[in-house]
Amino acid sequence: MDKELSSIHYDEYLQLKKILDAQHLRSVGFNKPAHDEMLFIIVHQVYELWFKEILHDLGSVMELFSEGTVIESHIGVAISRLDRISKIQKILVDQIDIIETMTPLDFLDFRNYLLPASGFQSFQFRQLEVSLGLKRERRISYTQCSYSGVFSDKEQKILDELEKGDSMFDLVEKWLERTPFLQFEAFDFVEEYKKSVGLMLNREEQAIESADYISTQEKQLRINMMGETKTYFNSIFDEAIHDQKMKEGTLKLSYKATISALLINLYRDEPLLRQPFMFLQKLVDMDELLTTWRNRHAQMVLRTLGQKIGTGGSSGYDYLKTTADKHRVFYDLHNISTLLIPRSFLPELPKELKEKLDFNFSKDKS
Ligand code: HEM
Ligand SMILES: N[C@@H](CC(=O)c1ccccc1NC=O)C(=O)O
Repeated sequence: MDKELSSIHYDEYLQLKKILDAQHLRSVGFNKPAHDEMLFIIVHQVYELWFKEILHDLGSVMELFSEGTVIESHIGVAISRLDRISKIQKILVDQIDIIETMTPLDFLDFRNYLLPASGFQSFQFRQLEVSLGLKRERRISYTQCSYSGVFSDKEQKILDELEKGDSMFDLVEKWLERTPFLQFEAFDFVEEYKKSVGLMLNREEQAIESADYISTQEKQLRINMMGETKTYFNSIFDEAIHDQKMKEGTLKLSYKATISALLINLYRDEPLLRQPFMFLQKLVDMDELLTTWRNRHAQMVLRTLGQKIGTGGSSGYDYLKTTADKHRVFYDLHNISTLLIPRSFLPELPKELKEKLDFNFSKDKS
């Protein structure tokens, strides 16, 4: 039987006693009250609450993707949840404006009471990074110790388990690898795409050669540069080159998943590929916003601390700036843009495949 409904008060429901009694200023404890420490604590607490919501939403999306097949209606749910995450991330970026109202000198009033606490000890931030797919060996090291050494044994175990399991990156890769339509009867997507790329590059080369106002020397230079673009395309034409790049660590997404992501991006206008395309877009949004946050945080640290080393033991600004570039997870999805070709060069899909990718609502049923 259902439990009988009881009433509840706002304070009790939101546990406000706990939350509003959780701002203990260290500067007050040391009898040197610093006005801005209240802001510093509250901003961090708000961040941690939003991290909690992000992990809650991301965890639910990962669960939807954890089964062998992803139910189609679940893609819509995943898109909505990832969209919510990116909206929260925007707030997280904007909050940096608030912390920046604290001047460097005002921070120094209480900074020495914080040692050795730092953002390195944010367990939820590390949970988020690992859940997305940041691998231990790809992390920028700031000391000899493991990034997880600052956590309790219990927390380290949770991070270890998370690292062992499938991350969002792994789940997306597997999902992409299951995409049908790469080979549809006589239609071989990669072969057709290869021909179109060849046509497009030839056309571009001709355009350079016949262009006015460019010197012969400059033309040659540009044509040589196009050679580099061709090399880039070669890895999508040849699985062995792609795998070599994966071994070297310059690519992370498997060959098959990359081809599928390319197909989805190129044929996004086909109704059945619209949602998969939006889903990939949301992942790119999330990755980009985390990078934006890392950059903004690093910039704010430069403004507040200059080149001072951090309380957590890193070089501070230099370390943080590097993470913005190197700790991206979905870089290969951003990079699909390099492989895109104009719609006018897109290989035409066979009629039967086009029909399969349509909702067929408006088709004449007579
Ligand atoms: C005045 C404000 C802030 C300053 C001066 C600051 C400074 C720093 C510094 C120097 C580091 C590098 C670790 C170290 O060696 O200490 C760091 C890391 C970090 N901070 Fe902040 N921080 C500030 C505010 C925030 C806020 C509001 C958050 C939100 C949760 C935050 C989250 C983090 C995280 C997650 C890291 C680890 C980054 C990584 O390893 O990739 N910080 N911070
Ligand atoms: N790492 C900062 C201190 C700091 O920002 C911090 C200290 C305690 C709790 C949270 C912090 N914020 C995130 O880095 C510093 O070196 O001043």
